[in-house]
Amino acid sequence: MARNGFNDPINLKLRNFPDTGRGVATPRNLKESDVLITVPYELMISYTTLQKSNFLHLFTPESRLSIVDLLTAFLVIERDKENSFWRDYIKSLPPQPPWIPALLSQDRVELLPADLRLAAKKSRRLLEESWSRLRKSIRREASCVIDLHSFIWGYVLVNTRAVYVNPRIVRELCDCGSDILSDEPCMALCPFLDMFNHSHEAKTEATLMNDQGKFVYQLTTLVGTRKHEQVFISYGDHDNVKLLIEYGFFIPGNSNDSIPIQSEEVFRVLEPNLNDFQYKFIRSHNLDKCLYLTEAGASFNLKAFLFVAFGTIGTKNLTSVIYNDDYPEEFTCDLVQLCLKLLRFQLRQVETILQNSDLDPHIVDFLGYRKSLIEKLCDIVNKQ
Ligand SMILES: C[S@@+](CC[C@H](N)C(=O)[O-])C[C@H]1O[C@@H](n2cnc3c(N)ncnc32)[C@H](O)[C@@H]1O
Repeated sequence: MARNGFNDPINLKLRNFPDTGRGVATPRNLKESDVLITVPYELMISYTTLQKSNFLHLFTPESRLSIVDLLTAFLVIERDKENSFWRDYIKSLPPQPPWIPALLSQDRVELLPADLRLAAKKSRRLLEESWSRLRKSIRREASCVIDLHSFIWGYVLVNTRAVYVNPRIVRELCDCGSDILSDEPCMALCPFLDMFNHSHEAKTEATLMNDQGKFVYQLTTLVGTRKHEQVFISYGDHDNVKLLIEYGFFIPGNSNDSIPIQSEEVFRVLEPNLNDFQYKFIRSHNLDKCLYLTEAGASFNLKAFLFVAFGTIGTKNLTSVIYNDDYPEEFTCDLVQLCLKLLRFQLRQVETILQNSDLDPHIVDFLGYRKSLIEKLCDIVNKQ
């Protein structure tokens, strides 16, 4: 990378950390606004890379492939070449992709709680659709390199490592003639940047920018880090389900985490007796979506849903109460009891699922953590 213009002013080190596996350590104290790395655009595997190589000719002209499909195929094909320019980068990638729930067998997916089951099924469907598109589009001479096993390796690595790049800049930098790309070229693989692990507390800024006529991807820290500690970036304000589904890990104590509640569970556990008006109000204001509980209490929609269902106020004032957050005192007490019932139901559900000895060990860990979060929330609600 140094030969190709990579700038690493801090001299960051790769190291194995007990909690996160391989990550990046700093050999000196970092302060706010320190530039961590600058990666030249040519060292990133972007749509420009694919266009400038012969790679796109490996697909039939009528192909319609997403940027993830193409990056996946590129990784797999370059890994198979003896003298690939990307050889050292590919050697730095994990030989086994991280585990993600999309790789669970159908039977094991069925054992998951509803929220996780739906998310795992969706993620599995996206993986299968990508595989099916690639199989149909790739010309016969290249098809022997990509089998299901190598596809999964590439697909999971692309999805867990690629970064966002501004597609407008990417389009400016490549000749977008005969296009087989079906979506925006907004993802790219960025060597070294993809060695940083995620923390919900990290604050960094990453930008694709023009530096004296050349595009570079620059990572800057917005907070200090002590010498020899791990430097994290943030993959986004993700809760633990999102982290588990997309990246295969979760963070105990994640401040973005919550206990999701399905609207069916509210009906099943609390048995509200809704009239037509209440039902339509909930549906038309989308109050049956985004229902969850955190240390701060019920989500906006959960509180509103419960108020519409159980509040005693005349129906005319519903909108004003909900959108001005002007709930009557007596409802606040009812809300505590309703939330407690929902949490206890969640707890029983997790405990029942955990009794199943066929669960995947990653899921056992995750549900053990979820159980402790529900117990913590019960304590908090109980004290209110
Ligand atoms: C972009 S890579 C980060 C580098 C990676 N650890 C490696 O050795 O190549 C993203 C993957 O790292 C792991 N990871 C990232 N942050 C983590 C964390 N806070 N705890 C555990 N694993 C993490 C997950 O497997 C995730 O899919």
